[in-house]
Amino acid sequence: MATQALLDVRRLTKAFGGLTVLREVSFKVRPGRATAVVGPNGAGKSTLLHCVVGSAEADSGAVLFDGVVLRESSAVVRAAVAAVLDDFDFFPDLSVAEHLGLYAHAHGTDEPDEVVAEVLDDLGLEAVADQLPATLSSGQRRRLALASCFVRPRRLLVLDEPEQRLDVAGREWLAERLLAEKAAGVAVLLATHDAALLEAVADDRVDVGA
Ligand SMILES: Nc1ncnc2c1ncn2[C@@H]1O[C@H](COP(=O)(O)OP(=O)(O)OP(=O)(O)O)[C@@H](O)[C@H]1O
Repeated sequence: MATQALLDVRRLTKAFGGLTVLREVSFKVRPGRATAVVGPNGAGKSTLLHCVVGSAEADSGAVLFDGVVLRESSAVVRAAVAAVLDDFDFFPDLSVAEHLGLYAHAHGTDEPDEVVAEVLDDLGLEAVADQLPATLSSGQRRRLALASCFVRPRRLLVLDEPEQRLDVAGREWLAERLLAEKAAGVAVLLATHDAALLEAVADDRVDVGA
């Protein structure tokens, strides 16, 4: 029997003025599986991810998380859903390591200092651990945003074009990391334009704007 879906998206429809961007989009994501949202620029991928995590409201349809209507403010959802959408906002006066420590502590990670050290190493951020966000390169800022997902407990990862601004090694790391997340039972929903990442990681695809 197939594992029960963690995320169940049902007939989501969303329009901006006269432009219908999402038309009855339905899909499920199960633990240990990855669904990739694909489509050309402007097709509605980011809109779909925002509607899924609750930061935008669909005109109709439903999003169920673990069988319950997903609400962004729910403690269960906040504890389980790690998302990187858009450009991430950082506290200007907290260093890279302090940001990650804050996330880890706030989400109740076991042994937070060890986990932060591992993720800094994993993402090649050790050398900039004491720097403030404004002093990071754009790729390092992207790595920090992604790192924030991996220092906290998670059951569902939602990532909008996570490959953006990553170098070749960073993209290879990302594919391996997402495979490891799946192996650990995490459900992954990502929008991507990266054919190699899609091939390596995605079990299912949702085409928008087709
Ligand atoms: N707040 C908004 N108000 C009006 N139109 C919007 C708004 N947000 C998105 N749109 C429009 O909805 C469409 C889908 O945008 P969206 O950002 O979801 O596309 P995307 O598939 O993520 O594109 P890309 O590949 O370029 O990131 C676009 O035509 C965009 O202009």
